[in-house]
Amino acid sequence: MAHLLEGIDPDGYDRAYGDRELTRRIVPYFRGWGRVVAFVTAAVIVAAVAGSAAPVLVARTVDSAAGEDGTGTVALLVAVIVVTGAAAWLFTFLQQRLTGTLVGDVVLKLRADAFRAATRQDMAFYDSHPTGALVSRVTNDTQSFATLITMVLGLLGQVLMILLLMVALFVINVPLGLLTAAVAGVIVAVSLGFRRVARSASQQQQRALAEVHGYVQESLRGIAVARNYRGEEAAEAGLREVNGRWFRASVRLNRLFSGVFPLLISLTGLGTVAVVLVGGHAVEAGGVSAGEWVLFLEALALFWSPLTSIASFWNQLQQGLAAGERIFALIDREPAVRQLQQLPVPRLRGDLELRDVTFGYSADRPVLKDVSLKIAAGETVALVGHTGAGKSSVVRLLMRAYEFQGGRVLADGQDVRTLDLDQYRRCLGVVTQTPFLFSGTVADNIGLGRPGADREEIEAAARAVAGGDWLEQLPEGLDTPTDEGGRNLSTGQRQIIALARVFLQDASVLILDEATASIDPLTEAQIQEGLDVLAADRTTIVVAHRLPTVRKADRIVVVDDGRVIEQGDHTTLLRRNGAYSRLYDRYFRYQQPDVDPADGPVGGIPDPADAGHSRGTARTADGEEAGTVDAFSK
Ligand SMILES: Nc1ncnc2c1ncn2[C@@H]1O[C@H](COP(=O)(O)OP(=O)(O)OP(=O)(O)O)[C@@H](O)[C@H]1O
Repeated sequence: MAHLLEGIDPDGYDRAYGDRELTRRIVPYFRGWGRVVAFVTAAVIVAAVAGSAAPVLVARTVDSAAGEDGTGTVALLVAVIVVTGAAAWLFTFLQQRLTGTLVGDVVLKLRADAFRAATRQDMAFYDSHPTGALVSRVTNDTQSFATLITMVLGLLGQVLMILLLMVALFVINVPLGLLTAAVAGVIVAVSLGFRRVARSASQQQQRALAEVHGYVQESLRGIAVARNYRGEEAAEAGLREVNGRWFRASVRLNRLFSGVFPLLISLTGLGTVAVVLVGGHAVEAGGVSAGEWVLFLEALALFWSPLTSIASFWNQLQQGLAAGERIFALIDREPAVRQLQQLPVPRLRGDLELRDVTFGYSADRPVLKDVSLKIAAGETVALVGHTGAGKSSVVRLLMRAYEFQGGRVLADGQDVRTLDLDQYRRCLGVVTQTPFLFSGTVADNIGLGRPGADREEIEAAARAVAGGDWLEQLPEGLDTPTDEGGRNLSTGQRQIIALARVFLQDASVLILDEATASIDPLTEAQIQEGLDVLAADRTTIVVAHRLPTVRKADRIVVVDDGRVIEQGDHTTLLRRNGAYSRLYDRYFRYQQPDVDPADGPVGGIPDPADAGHSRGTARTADGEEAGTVDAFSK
């Protein structure tokens, strides 16, 4: 039964699933377990038959003991009751044991699918969905859904037992049977009506819990910054807010349950009273034997128990259904980065092109506007520009981290949307400002460059960066453990490891987001040396912040407010006295060791490269002193 989500905001990709759709979606997860499912079904049936036979046998024994039958018959009946009880126990036990394994396997597959769905999402998805909430979906929700499956299997047995008992009751006395069925019908109707409201409330509670997860994770990840800026008090205030939402959702859910339970118990009580009264009269009138009356009362006890337990399981049941919806919503979420074809890309020559590309992180705010840029195979291009100009965005589109809204991106003349995405990405060697390392060792992290690489190959890649001297600074060299993210290593060390990874990968295209953070001169020299070797024979795109990189580039591309406004090499661009020249005056030239920021712009640079750069153009239009080194901010 589909329903609408209300209250706490659902994630953008959440949607309502009907029960039938949820069932249809879960069935394939049982594939390969056919025999076990068959045995569990048989066990459920045997246990239900044995469970419903027990009260009938007890009734028969009562009549037998009260009547003319001898003790032999009574003893035989008692023996049959014991055997039936043992069979019910044995088959329930087997069913539960097998169900445990079966459901465990379903959780494995479901979790793997949810994880895969999360990993294939584009970066826009991660921008708008906190990882904590996703973690909760992949771990907690799959668990809740598994509990639901176990419960449903258990309930099926109980429902079957009720049906069998009902048949027995109708055979004995139709009016009494009808009465019992009518009371049961009312209870079922109330439970079903309640279900709709409960699932929505459950959804909200889980979503609120995911919010708490997300908040705690983000706060703890950013603990260092939180300490300096946000402060623990502010962080706690934030937690109070999200926790408050969880609290209200939980109270609401609890209120719903506390309202429906007394109602169900009262209905059960009334039903029992009615059956006792009507049954008593029937015994007096001689239509029903004493044993049969006992059977009705026995059956009632057995009968109400699963019905009310369905209600008491309701909470978990609703949580399970809501969790199922959340898992499948994640699994079904189509990434925004979509490939039209899967053409194989064994290797790239390295020609890259953006043709009239328009892109915005949100559709209403374009960040790149009609950008056209051609990069030839083997060329080194430095992207320069003010902060927020769109340099990294150009690179992110080449990496297919985000989907662009207009134009085309070509690799070796082929539209990137037609290429096999995994293979295409494997052709790109990426070194970001603060590379992420996985927990393991330095060698493990380098090894990611080429799955299956052996120790010698990893070592060779490590030695390719500055002869491997950097390894001496690590306590255990290549075997130095790395924490999640690489927290125990410096930014420079992480960059060197990322470079070694690219060496091993032997990528066709090198994409580098140069670190703005200060790196010590030795590390910088090591990185530079590694880069020079890497960049020598492959297409290289650098989001450049350092003068040596800019100078060395075959071509400098100036990006400003989402447009490419100038291109050329260092000398030509300086001569042109345009945007690059201004950028150089405000930023790059102060990176030369012998330039004093207090000097006026241009003039004191003893570099022949500046020969064509005329005096007098150095001051910015607004006459700002060009000595500030934060010139990347406008
Ligand atoms: N994930 C994102 N979601 C929304 N907007 C973004 C995102 N990343 C960047 N932007 C915005 O897009 C614009 C271009 O950002 P981009 O990162 O490409 O700039 P940049 O030139 O690389 O800057 P920097 O030199 O500071 O890294 C900026 O206005 C920025 O605020």
